[in-house]
Amino acid sequence: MPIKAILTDIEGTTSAVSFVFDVLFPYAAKHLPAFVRLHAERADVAEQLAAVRRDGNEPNADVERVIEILLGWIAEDRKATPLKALQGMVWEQGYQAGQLKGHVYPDAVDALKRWHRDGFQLFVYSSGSIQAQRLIFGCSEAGDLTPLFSGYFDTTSGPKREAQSYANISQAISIEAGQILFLSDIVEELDAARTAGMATCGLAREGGELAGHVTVDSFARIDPSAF
Ligand SMILES: CSCCC(=O)C(=O)COP(=O)(O)O
Ligand SMILES: [Mg+2]
Repeated sequence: MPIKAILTDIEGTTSAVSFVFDVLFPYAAKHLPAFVRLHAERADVAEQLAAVRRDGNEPNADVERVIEILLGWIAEDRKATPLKALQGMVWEQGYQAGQLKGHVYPDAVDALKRWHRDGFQLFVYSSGSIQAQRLIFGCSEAGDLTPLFSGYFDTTSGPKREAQSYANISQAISIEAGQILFLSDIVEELDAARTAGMATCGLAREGGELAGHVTVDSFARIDPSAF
């Protein structure tokens, strides 16, 4: 079945792990406490704080305790949906203030532009919230890349290591799984996408192999029509 769409991960795939770990996560850890204290009553923030209390099994946690839980989750890189939603809100302030610029590898920028020109539909699937995805591509060092993408998916479609999440995405975009090429640096994500019927390509930016999957070190080496 010919590939019609490309679904890509962000961290370690289009963008450097170091940008997420050394820039984005520390920015969130620094600014999240003040953001939460200031906006705790705002409906979209209050909804996420309630979800933290629920997921953290601390229904009576006050705002300071919720902040402590969130900082712990950042430190352990927990892919918790309410944390990701709040990080997106905090990063928005950083991008708007010009303190953050999204990192996207130049080879990824070139390939995404070429594939878009060639008629492939491009989608993102990341543990980062959809807001955070739009920001990293919209305020990237290479300019606004959002016109290249037809849609964004986050953990509200399901965890990235579960096959059902990829089936959900295939259904949402009305493209058969076999016509979607999924790109990621994490073998468990590639395995899950394959179980759902997608074609897969691993990204190992430092070299090496993602067991059982075609693996490349750059988007320049990916030819979607070869899958
Ligand atoms: C959307 S940029 C922030 C990335 C992030 O928070 C994250 O957890 C990365 O997850 P990914 O699924 O892109 O590896
Ligand atoms: Mg990744």
